[in-house]
Amino acid sequence: MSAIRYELGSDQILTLTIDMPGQSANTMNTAFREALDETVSKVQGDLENIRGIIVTSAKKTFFAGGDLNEIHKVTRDDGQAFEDMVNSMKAHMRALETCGKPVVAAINGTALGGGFEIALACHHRIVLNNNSLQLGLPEVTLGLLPGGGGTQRLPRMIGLEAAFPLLMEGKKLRPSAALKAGIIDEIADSPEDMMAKARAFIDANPKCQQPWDKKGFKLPGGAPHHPAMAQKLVIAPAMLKQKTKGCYPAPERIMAAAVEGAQVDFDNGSLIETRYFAELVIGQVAKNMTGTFWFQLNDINAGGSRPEGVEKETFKKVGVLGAGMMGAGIAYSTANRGIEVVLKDVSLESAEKGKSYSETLLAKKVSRRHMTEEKKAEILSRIKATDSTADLEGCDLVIEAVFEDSELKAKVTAEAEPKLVNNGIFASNTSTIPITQLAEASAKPENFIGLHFFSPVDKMMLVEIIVGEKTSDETLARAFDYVQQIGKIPVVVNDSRGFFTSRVFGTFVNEGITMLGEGVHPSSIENAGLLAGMPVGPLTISDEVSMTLMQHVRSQSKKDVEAAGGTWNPHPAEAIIDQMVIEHGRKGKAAGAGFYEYPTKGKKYLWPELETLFVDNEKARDVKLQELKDRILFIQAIETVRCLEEGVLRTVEDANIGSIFGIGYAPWTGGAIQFVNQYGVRAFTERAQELANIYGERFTPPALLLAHAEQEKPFT
Ligand SMILES: C/C=C/C(=O)SCCNC(=O)CCNC(=O)[C@H](O)C(C)(C)COP(=O)(O)OP(=O)(O)OC[C@H]1O[C@@H](n2cnc3c(N)ncnc32)[C@H](O)[C@@H]1OP(=O)(O)O
Repeated sequence: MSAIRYELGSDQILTLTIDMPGQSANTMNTAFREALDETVSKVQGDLENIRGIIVTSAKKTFFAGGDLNEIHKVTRDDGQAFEDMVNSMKAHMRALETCGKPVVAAINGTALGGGFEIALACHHRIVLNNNSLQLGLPEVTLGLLPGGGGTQRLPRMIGLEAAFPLLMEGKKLRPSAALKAGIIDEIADSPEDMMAKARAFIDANPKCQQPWDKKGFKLPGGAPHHPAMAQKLVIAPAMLKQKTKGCYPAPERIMAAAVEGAQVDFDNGSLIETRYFAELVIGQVAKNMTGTFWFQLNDINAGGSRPEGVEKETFKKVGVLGAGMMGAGIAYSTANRGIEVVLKDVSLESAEKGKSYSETLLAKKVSRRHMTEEKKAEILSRIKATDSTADLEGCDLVIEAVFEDSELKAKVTAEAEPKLVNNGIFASNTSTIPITQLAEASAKPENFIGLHFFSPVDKMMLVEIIVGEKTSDETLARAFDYVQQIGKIPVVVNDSRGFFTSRVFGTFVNEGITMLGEGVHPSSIENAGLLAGMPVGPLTISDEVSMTLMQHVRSQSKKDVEAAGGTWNPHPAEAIIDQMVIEHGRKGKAAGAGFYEYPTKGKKYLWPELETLFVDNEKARDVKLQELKDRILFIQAIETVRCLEEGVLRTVEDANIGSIFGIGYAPWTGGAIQFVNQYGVRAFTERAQELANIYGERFTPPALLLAHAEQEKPFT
């Protein structure tokens, strides 16, 4: 059975329905390419009897783009063959586009990447009015570029300036936004309406040519050599570098393909695009990003870490204890997904204040017309602010988000647990205290679990689920269901102080602070963080979390280590933190003074005194940026390997996704473990040992790393 159904009607309209056998979504793979080849030959044979062509799909998704299973496997050795294959497929799309008859895309479902590029090759695009449908070119988010003609057709359609954000940010648009952006032509109310509109276009346009195939075509907004455009293009690469920090080749290649392609005819532009596409496909960054953001994320979302055999649960009523930043955010994210929330604090006033956080977020949505007033009211009505424990009666799940203090947490656990439904779950949102220790206050430790949210909760996609010694598989499975029900990504880890994310995050900030103590200039430290691909520098983030919190976590950890008979091994960063807080009263951003100054007006800037206090001019002059970047990425990756070695992490998928979505580990690497793999396990180990020789044993390769290095075996 062919992947493309060929139906020539008595009205001489040919309908091509893409329906790839054995796949739930259409993708560009060998079966598609063969079918396209056959179809185009048939069209050319039948051309005299064809008035127009409608391209549509038999699947829920119109077309999901290039086949990522195929793309991910292409190696450096296959580069030329891949390029030839892409050019051949594009030639077939081009043959339909230039056949002289009108070709209409009847887009009945989501069209992304190569799928949307098929639609762009048509003369007219009609989309079904369905707000869950997405249109766009998200390739850049996987380290790729739209290699199916997107970098050539989109600028020719809407101009370079308007096309750049769609191509370089990979935004997916709903039908109404796509219409406004000028990348589709019509919206249809029903499948019948869509086909009727397609026929009407064919009737009205018996001969069709793309604007760029017409004589005298001019690029909308001006060609690259047009003085106004040239002026913008001179600064565009520098602005892009400012965003990518040089870590992401895809946006740079997209810009190059679009600009270079706009200076030649379409067919040569298309060849330029393929060349850049193939370069990215065989490159390491696309392998890292596709591997993690597509394959590993899919594995996690498909329930890879959820114990089997437990019936899926739908949560109806959730209690949240503590209406501070975290509690308020958890309440919002939960109510937003249709679950009743009881938001409890010690006073009704505090609880109401927590609820007002949801009101603010929802009002913003309404003002941006992303939500109706009715919907806002409906969501808010699901949150009951209270100071009474009695209101927790009948909750399926209670999450405590009170202050990071074991005694307080024990108190609220004992109060709330009796109110849960039979077999209800009690979860702690602690970011550091071991779950097994907190579960000692629980009457049902098998139903006790950690749900570690990240701030701000409404934006951060990750929830770290922490399994205590006594937590049952059933509780884990049901907690996993809750996280998915609220649309977040569940990463499962075993218990340990700081679990996975806080532990690794700690190594990042401590390394940056240690560099300062060594005499490195603070701006070099911040720069190294950004150039390594971290979202912010280590000193910025230290101020955000506050140095007093770091001190608090340290003293709690030290107490526990010593109570267990161990010896606390101080980190070189501790003395700097103490000096900042105790000697200079600089606690962080919330206190208005930390490594940075926070003027009431204007931007923050590095505290000038840091230079006098810490900077060693000779050291600052000699510092090698690559060494600083290595330290930042290596120290986190080494700690992640330790978490795997100790069984805190259960899978490589959880490690990679958790490190990126939880602590912002440089996304270009594909995650902390993928960084080790792509560096080469042996080479990574040798470099780690070098760093250990210079900076101390925190860089010493753990045994698990040595074992992998010995066999040159990547982590899987
Ligand atoms: C030159 C061109 C380059 C490119 O185009 S690169 C690729 C760019 N495209 C994308 O990034 C889109 C990736 N796909 C998606 O985001 C989603 O999918 C959709 C929104 C299209 C549909 O979502 P939903 O309805 O939830 O379906 P589902 O479960 O995600 O997908 C159904 C099955 O189709 C497979 N699949 C989807 N897209 C691709 C793809 N691009 N390459 C290979 N497989 C794909 C999935 O894995 C799954 O498979 P199973 O049924 O075995 O679970």
